[in-house]
Amino acid sequence: MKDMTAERDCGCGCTASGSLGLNEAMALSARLAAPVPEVEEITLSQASGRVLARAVCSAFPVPRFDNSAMDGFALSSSALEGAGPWELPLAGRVAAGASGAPVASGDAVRIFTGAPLPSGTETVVMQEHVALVGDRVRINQRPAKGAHVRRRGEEVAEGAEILPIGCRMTPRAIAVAASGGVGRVTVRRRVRVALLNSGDEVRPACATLSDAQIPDVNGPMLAALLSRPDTDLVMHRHVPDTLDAHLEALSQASAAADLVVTTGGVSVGAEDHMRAAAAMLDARIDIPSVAIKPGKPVVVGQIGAARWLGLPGNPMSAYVTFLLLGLPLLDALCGAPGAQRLHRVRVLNPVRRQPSRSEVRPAVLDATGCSVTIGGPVHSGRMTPMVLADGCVLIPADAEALSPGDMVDFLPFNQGI
Ligand SMILES: Nc1nc2c(c(=O)[nH]1)N[C@H]1C(S)=C(S)[C@@H](COP(=O)(O)OP(=O)(O)OC[C@H]3O[C@@H](n4cnc5c(N)ncnc54)[C@H](O)[C@@H]3O)O[C@H]1N2
Ligand code: MOO
Repeated sequence: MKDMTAERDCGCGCTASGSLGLNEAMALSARLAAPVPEVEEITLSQASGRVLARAVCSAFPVPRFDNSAMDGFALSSSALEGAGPWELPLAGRVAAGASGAPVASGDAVRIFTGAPLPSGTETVVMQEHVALVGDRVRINQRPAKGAHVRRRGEEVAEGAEILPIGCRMTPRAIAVAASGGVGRVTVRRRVRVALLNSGDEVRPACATLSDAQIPDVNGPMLAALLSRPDTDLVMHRHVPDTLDAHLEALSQASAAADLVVTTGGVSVGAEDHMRAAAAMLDARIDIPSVAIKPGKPVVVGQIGAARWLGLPGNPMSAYVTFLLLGLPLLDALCGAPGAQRLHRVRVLNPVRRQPSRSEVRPAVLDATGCSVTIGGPVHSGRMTPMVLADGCVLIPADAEALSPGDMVDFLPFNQGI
């Protein structure tokens, strides 16, 4: 018989009362931060993953000059009088990177892909469609006027905006800037992030552990998630379980960073000092907790001038809440808000559950990438089942069951930029 107890219990025991709904929390998180104000000018080779603080305009028309799209022969269509076939004298050669001499009326020249069209020509015939007869070019079929020619400015006019402010410099955006003759771009400076991991039981992953100690999972996991071209991890510390240590660490981190990410100490235990220390530093709380399973104790607020993302200590909870609330916050700080991270997928297998909070479950995509097989309930402390998942589905708080064919939100795990 199926054990429904296991479906009800994520090891958390929380109720949804007093928490923000997941969708509301995600939307709010994206609105909570303004872009860092400072900008810097960098070369295209330094720009991968950075966010534009100024729009990029093309330095010249693209293409810069009329040029051939094929290896073949350039001619003026007026040279093809009457009915074909035609034979035109071969009067020269122009390769990419060279400027051809003007072509006399009635002549043809050999031309290569990317070479400028010599004056006196406006049409290219592919070499596959001609025959060379001695020093003459034989053409059987009339080409369309302007065939195989890429016209100056047909893609972009001189001075036109080619990349908007807030655009992330993906390889595609870098290609567009380069094609417009732009070698330097103005981007936001990197977002400074401080990462604090709390817990006396938590030791560096390579340390010798006593009976009651565990390896630090959140530290390396979040350092990896924060290892991004638009982010500078300016501080990464372990915080002992005392209020004083939390106060000192939070006050240093909030002075040094735009975003303070903490793990642990946000629940209700007497050893959970993060919220108390934040309160003593006059933190403003924007999202006190979220009706999500796992991850309910996550908190988003502000300490001094820094944003604060307080993740739960359980690694799985920390991971999903970072993806759901931390990434939109980082996007906003970077100046590139609005990334669409969730997409709708079709459910392949039936799921039954107790409606309570929105529930995160691991999911594996099928070959189409549009349908998922949904795994069992997650345990907030266990990361192992996540390694083989492509992402997770977000089951709505009120859903009792999912049936094959239902549509559900899917968050891919290959997140980031
Ligand atoms: N009485 C209640 N107890 C708990 C509640 C509750 O509502 N009432 N909520 C539970 C939920 S849900 C979660 S999640 C955790 C969150 O607790 P904290 O954020 O205060 O985190 P800790 O207590 O510090 O740690 C929880 C858990 O995670 C382990 N941990 C912490 N840091 C790390 C790390 N860096 N690497 C690996 N594992 C880590 C820690 O040992 C604990 O087992 O609270 C529940 N309790
Ligand atoms: O389930 Mo808690 O919500 O372990 O993060």
